[in-house]
Amino acid sequence: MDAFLQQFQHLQIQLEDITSATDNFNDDNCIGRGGFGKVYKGELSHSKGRSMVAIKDRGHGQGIPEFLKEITSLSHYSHENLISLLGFCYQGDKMILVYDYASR
Ligand SMILES: Nc1ncnc2c1ncn2[C@@H]1O[C@H](COP(=O)(O)OP(=O)(O)OP(=O)(O)O)[C@@H](O)[C@H]1O
Repeated sequence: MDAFLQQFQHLQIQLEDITSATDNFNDDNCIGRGGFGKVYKGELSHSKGRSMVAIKDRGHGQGIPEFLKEITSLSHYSHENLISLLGFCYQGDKMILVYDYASR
């Protein structure tokens, strides 16, 4: 796990940044619910600058292997039709994925 986190260090986002971007996971910032937990909207700084992002709180619904797999596979792709993964947070018992915010 340490080796993994080191390899993807550039994608790591601090939990306190996510907490402040979502106003401590306030329901007012919740924009949807996926198969594994709530999705929040917020603005934060990440590997590509500062922008509006979609924050997926994986909670305990998803296993660690699936979480890591999502990071390894998505971080390899960058395509205009694919929403990019901007970062992740694996701190304490939190497993959070951060994507480009897609407005519709
Ligand atoms: N990148 C995004 N930008 C804006 N809104 C998003 C984004 N990703 C997800 N959402 C919102 O959150 C809702 C749930 O997202 P989604 O179904 O992708 O969650 P998930 O947990 O990844 O689901 P899955 O079970 O398919 O993995 C979506 O319907 C959408 O409203």
